[in-house]
Formats: sequence, structure tokens, C-alpha cells
Amino acid sequence: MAQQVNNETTPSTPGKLKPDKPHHRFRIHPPHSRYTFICILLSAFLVFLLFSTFNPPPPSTTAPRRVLGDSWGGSHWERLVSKSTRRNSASNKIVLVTGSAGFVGSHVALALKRRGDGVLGIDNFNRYYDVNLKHARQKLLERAGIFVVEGDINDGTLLKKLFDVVPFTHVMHLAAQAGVRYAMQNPNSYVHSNLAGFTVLLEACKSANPQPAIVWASSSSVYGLNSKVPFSEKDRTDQPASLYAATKKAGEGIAHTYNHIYGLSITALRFFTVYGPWGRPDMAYFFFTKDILKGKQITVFESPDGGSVARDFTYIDDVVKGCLGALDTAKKSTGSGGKKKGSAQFRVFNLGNTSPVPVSKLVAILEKLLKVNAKKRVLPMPRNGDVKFTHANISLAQREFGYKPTIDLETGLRKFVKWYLEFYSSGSIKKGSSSW
Ligand SMILES: O=C(O)[C@H]1O[C@H](OP(=O)(O)OP(=O)(O)OC[C@H]2O[C@@H](n3ccc(=O)[nH]c3=O)[C@H](O)[C@@H]2O)[C@H](O)[C@@H](O)[C@@H]1O
Repeated sequence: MAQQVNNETTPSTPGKLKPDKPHHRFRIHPPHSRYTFICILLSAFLVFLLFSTFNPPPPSTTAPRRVLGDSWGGSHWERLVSKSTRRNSASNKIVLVTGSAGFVGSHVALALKRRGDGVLGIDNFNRYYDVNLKHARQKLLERAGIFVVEGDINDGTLLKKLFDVVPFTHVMHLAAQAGVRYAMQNPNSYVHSNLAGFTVLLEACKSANPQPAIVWASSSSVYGLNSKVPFSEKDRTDQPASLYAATKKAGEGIAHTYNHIYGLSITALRFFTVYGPWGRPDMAYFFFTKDILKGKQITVFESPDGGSVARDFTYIDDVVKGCLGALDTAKKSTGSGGKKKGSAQFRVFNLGNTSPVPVSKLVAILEKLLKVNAKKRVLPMPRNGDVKFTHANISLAQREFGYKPTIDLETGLRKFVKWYLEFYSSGSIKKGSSSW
């Protein structure tokens, strides 16, 4: 029940102010009271300074907006775009890869280019993790002949321009705000990239002529609190445990709408904890490696009942094969110029490894490969969006495009550790420059 409040005598923060005599409360009496007033102002200013020093805002993950003609546009820029999207005579695909300076994006873009498809990348180079790693991936892509446009998928004008210049047959949409636990620190970045950005991209695709077919990254996290294992595409996905998962689930709904109204061919891929060389420094296997080598303590989560927390860790090369399989079996969109002409393909696939491994085992493998004992602290999994267990049923992807993961966790981590040691000792990136 609402309490009756006497505004004359009750302070807004109960207990902080005495209900003083009203007529004395705001009067300043010189000279002593003026001196007190200045002291209060100065103290408030100092408290404000202290607060802003010890509570810096989370790093901005939103890239600055650019204007046409500033970082993109112009005849030179268009030549770079056209050159990058040239395909060889055997290929019938021109693919726009969003998030191409990211982990999965860079691997997929390279694989497409290697087999002769026309490929253009786009990435906003946000500062969620070390941007130097993203630029190093960009260099790899450039060496392979892939141009990466620096821009945000929220920039509808840029996307329209790209579709005006290039008749993309496919969009491989891998740009996203990733990470399960970071969603509690910076929820808006998930809304910005995974909802708003995705919608702007779909708007551009639906208006394009021809409309491209879209393959995009959803996430195993959509299964949330689902306890039926292994997770199959038909299982419940209405109990997300994190905002990240909720935005990916909402993305699947948004995708369905564009498929239904505009005839866009859309395929969602639910990735299961993808790892490997050129990976993401915010992921556990990556920062465990870094911290173990530095002799820093790592925190290993166990489930609240003392059981182990496990993931269906999936090696990057297996996921890349799955992405290409999904792209190659995607049917054409049926609409054009914003008008639907018939029903279009709508698919959802799990891309996992079908073999969950406890996080404690992941740590043991890393200790063996790095030849260093980890300083471990075992803690119950905090309520931060994590789920206890993931396990993919992959029979649908197997049936549709022969998806068959072949790399077990130890083999994959060996490849990752080799890359990590070479990369960070070669001076490509200064050690410790990462914010993770
Ligand atoms: O499958 C997915 O869709 C998701 O996979 C990962 O999310 P997650 O599985 O949580 O991967 P990590 O953050 O690398 O965590 C792996 C495991 O290590 C555990 N962990 C994490 C951090 C830590 O300090 N200690 C620890 O034990 C987590 O509980 C989890 O079980 C990615 O980060 C997400 O972007 C992706 O969408």
C-alpha cells in the first residue's frame, strides 16, 4: 500500500535530513553560513571527481558514425569494393560478410575467397576487445584480396550504397555484440548491434534488387534454461538466461518477420562456444591461456550444486564448414525491391560439436599444452547469464548439408595455443595491450 507522505516535513531520502524548521532551511546567513555553503559545494565537487575516477563508464562499443565521403564513398572506394567482389568464373556467389574483422567473420571471409567467391567485408572495429587484433585479422583479409569497409550495420545509407554498387547474392551476417556476461555491464550495445543493426541490415536486404539470401549467427544461448539434452532445434527457446541470449532469440523472430513479409531467404546458425586461432580474447579459453602464462589466478565456475559446468566447444574450422554448407544450400530470396513474390526458405541449424566437455577439463588440457599449472579458484557459477550445460544435436545440419565436426577439444586447443604463442611473441600485438 502506498504511504502517505507529508512533503513539508519528510526528506526525499529518509533519515538523511532532519525535518528542520522550514523557514530556516534554504536561507544563507553571511559570513559564517556562506563559508559553510562554499565548503559543501567543494566537497560535493570532490565526491563527484572521486566517483567518476573509480567508476569509469564501460568502454564504448559503438563505433563513431561516419558520413558519406568521409571514410567511405568516392570513385577510389568504389573501385576497391568492386575489385574485392570479383568472383572467379566457376563461382556464382558474391557475399557481403558483416563482422569480417571478427573471429568467425574473418575465417569465413577467407574460406569464401579461397574457393573463388566474390567477398566484401564490413566491420565497425568497435572496442569491445583489443582493436589491434581486429586490424591484424583485417590485414590477413587484405592480403587475400578482401576489402573491409569500415562502417556500422546501423548505417542504412552505407548499406544502401553497397547494394547499389554490388549485386550481392548472399549476406553472411556475423556482426554482433557477443559475450554472455558483458550484457550486464553494457546492455545497450546488445540492443544496438543485435536488434537495431540487424533490422537495418534486413531493411537494406529486403529493398535490394536482387534480394540476397541471408545466413546469420544466432547462438546456442537461445536454449537458455532448457534442460532437455542434447539441444535440438525444436526444443524450447523461450527461457533466455542472459540479455545476449534474449537479443539472439529476438533476432530469430525478427528474421522470421522479414522472411514472411518480404520473401527473404534466411538461415540462422546456432553456434556452440566456437574457439580456435584468431579467437576472441573475451572468451574463457583465450583469457585462461593468457592468465595461466602470466601466473595469474583463474576462476573456474562450477554449478551451484557442486557439479561441473560444461560446454559443447566447437572448433572454428568445423563451424566455417557449417557456414559454407548453409550458404551453399540457401535458396534464393523470392522478393525484389521490397515486394514479396512467393514464400521463401526459413531455416535454423545447430552448429555444435556434440561432445560437451567440463570447464575443469578445458583447464587441464591448457595446463598440459602450456606446461604450466594454473592457479585455480573454484567458485559457484554467479548469476550472470551463464548456463550450466550446452550440448548440440546436429542431425538437422548433417542431413541438410553434411555437417560433421571432426576436431576434438584437445586437438583444437593445441592449434589455438600454437597460434597464440606465435602471435603474441612475434610482436604482432603488444602483450597486455588487450583490455581482457
Ligand atoms: O555458444 C554460444 O552461443 C556462446 O558461446 C560463448 O559463450 P560461453 O559458452 O559462455 O563461452 P565462454 O565465455 O568462453 O565461457 C565458457 C565456459 O567457461 C566458464 N567460465 C567463464 C569465465 C570464467 O572466468 N570462468 C569460467 O569457468 C563459463 O561458465 C562457461 O561454462 C560466446 O562467448 C558467446 O558469444 C556465444 O554466443
